[in-house]
This record gives sequence, C-alpha cells and structure tokens, in this order.
Amino acid sequence: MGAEIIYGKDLAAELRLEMKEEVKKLAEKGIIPGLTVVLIGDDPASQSYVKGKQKASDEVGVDSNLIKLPDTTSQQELLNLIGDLNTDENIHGILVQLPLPDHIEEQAVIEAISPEKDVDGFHPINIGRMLTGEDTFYPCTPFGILTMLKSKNIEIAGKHAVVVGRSNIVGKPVGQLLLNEHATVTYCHSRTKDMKKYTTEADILIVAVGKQHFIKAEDIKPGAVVIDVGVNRMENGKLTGDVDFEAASEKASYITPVPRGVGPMTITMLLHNTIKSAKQHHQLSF
Ligand SMILES: Nc1nc2c(c(=O)[nH]1)N[C@@H](CN(C=O)c1ccc(C(=O)N[C@@H](CCC(=O)O)C(=O)O)cc1)CN2
Repeated sequence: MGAEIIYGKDLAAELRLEMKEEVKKLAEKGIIPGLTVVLIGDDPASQSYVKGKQKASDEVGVDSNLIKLPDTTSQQELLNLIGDLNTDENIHGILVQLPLPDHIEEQAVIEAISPEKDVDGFHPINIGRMLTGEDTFYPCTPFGILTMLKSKNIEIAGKHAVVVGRSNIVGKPVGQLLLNEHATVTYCHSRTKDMKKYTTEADILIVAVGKQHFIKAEDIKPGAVVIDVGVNRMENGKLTGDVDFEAASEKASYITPVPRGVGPMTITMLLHNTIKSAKQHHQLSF
C-alpha cells in the first residue's frame, strides 16, 4: 500500500483557473491587480523563481512587473525604490525576492514594504495578525501547504504536527498556521536532540531544511502525512526534496513530491494575495 501523492502543481492549475475568472470580474470594474517583483543580483534559482511568478501572473491576468537591479545596489537605493512602490496606486503587491546580497539587511527591507502591499506576508504586522488568527496576507509557502492539506480534507485539529526547520519564510509560519487550525505543534531544528523521537510521533510532518534525504522512512510514523518543502538540486541537475520519497511513500498516507509538490503552490498563493490586496484596496468583497 503506497501513499497518495498530493500534486501541488495540479491544485495550483485548478486554483489559477478560478483566479483567472476572478480577475476578469475585477477587470469589468476597471481593476487590474498589479504586482511588482524586485530581483537583486543574478542568482540562477531566484531568476528562475521570478520567471515563474511572471508566467503565472500572465496566465491569471495579474499585471506583473519585474525590476532587476545589480547586486551592487545599496540598501538605501532599495529602500528608496520600495518607498516609491508603496505610494504607486496601480501596484497592489510588492515582493522582494529573497535571499538578498549580504550587504543588504533583509529585515529592514521587509519592514519597508507597506503591510497593505506585503503579498509575501513577511512584514511583522502581517506576521502578528497571523499569530492572533486574523485574516491577513499569509506567507505563500505555508499558506500553500495549508491549502494542499485542506484540498484533501486532511484533518488538522487535534493532530500532532511536527515542523522540521524554523526559517521565517516556511518553518515558523507553517507551524503557526497549523496551530491556528488547532493542531498540536512541535518545532524541530538544528539544536534538537533526538529528532527522530519527535518525527516518529508526527501525524503531519512538514520538512523544510534544504538537505537531500534528511528524512528517511524510519523517521516517519506509519500513516503520517508528509509535506516536503525542500528543493535541492543534485549533481545531475535534477531536483529532489528533503525526504527520501520512494521509501517514505511506502509508509505515509499522503506525501508531496519534489518537484510538482509545494513549490507551484508558493507562486499560486502569491497571486491569491495580490488579488486579495487589489480587492481590499478597492474595498471589494466578492
Ligand atoms: N520573497 C520571497 N522570496 C523567496 C520565497 C518567497 O516566498 N518569497 N520563497 C523561496 C523561493 N520561491 C519563491 O520565491 C519558490 C521556490 C520554489 C518554487 C517552485 O515552483 N519549485 C518547483 C521547482 C522549480 C525548479 O524547477 O527549479 C517545484 O518544487 O516543483 C517556486 C517558488 C525563496 N525565496
């Protein structure tokens, strides 16, 4: 008996069709959701992700604009640009692609983006709202994971969710979203002693560490739901996750693959947040 594979790519395609219809309705009112993506430097992975964001925006009808800056851009230049974007009426979403070059302080940049345009959901105000269970822009990868779980009617309330990884982008917020759904949440990280003790107790195991095959079949509780957020490029150029997919599939009840799992949902939830922002800006609620 093998696990059911949750293909984020298929769910993302379904959701984007729905979004396309929503954007058409907005266009009838003269509203075009606008997204600006800022990319600093020439990191190949970041270039590929922003390309994916442009393509998905075109597909749905979101007006997306990419601003590419050299990695010599100073922090002040970037902050000035964000200041201009914050006051541009046609821009509903601002995203600065991470990671940033070392000389730019990530948190200063995140906090410079207006919380009303923070479609990444990284601003402390939006993180705070998420913490208190308010409706806000949720960080895209965690929100995508929650949407995937809900699409399969996977029960979250009362379940033990174990999150391996504590990044601000994925680990911390995904645990918070699961807590908001009444899961019992445990975080594991590089200083956790005897991690296996926790992972083998997880009904829902979320892995976001960026290490190939970090989680093996022996680390998984039989019947667990396994969500793999890792995107690791192997020497042969292929992508692989943080979980030993083949072996884990034999033990889990549901599992996400890499590629075509969580990744495509990240971009889809970004579009969701951008459309939400446009609607909020125009005080619409459909
Ligand atoms: N400002 C942000 N920066 C970063 C974020 C983010 O949410 N906001 N997340 C990641 C990168 N990321 C989006 O930006 C991202 C990662 C992976 C994918 C994806 O679709 N992966 C595919 C494989 C793609 C490939 O072939 O390389 C998959 O898993 O199927 C999309 C977006 C860090 N930075």
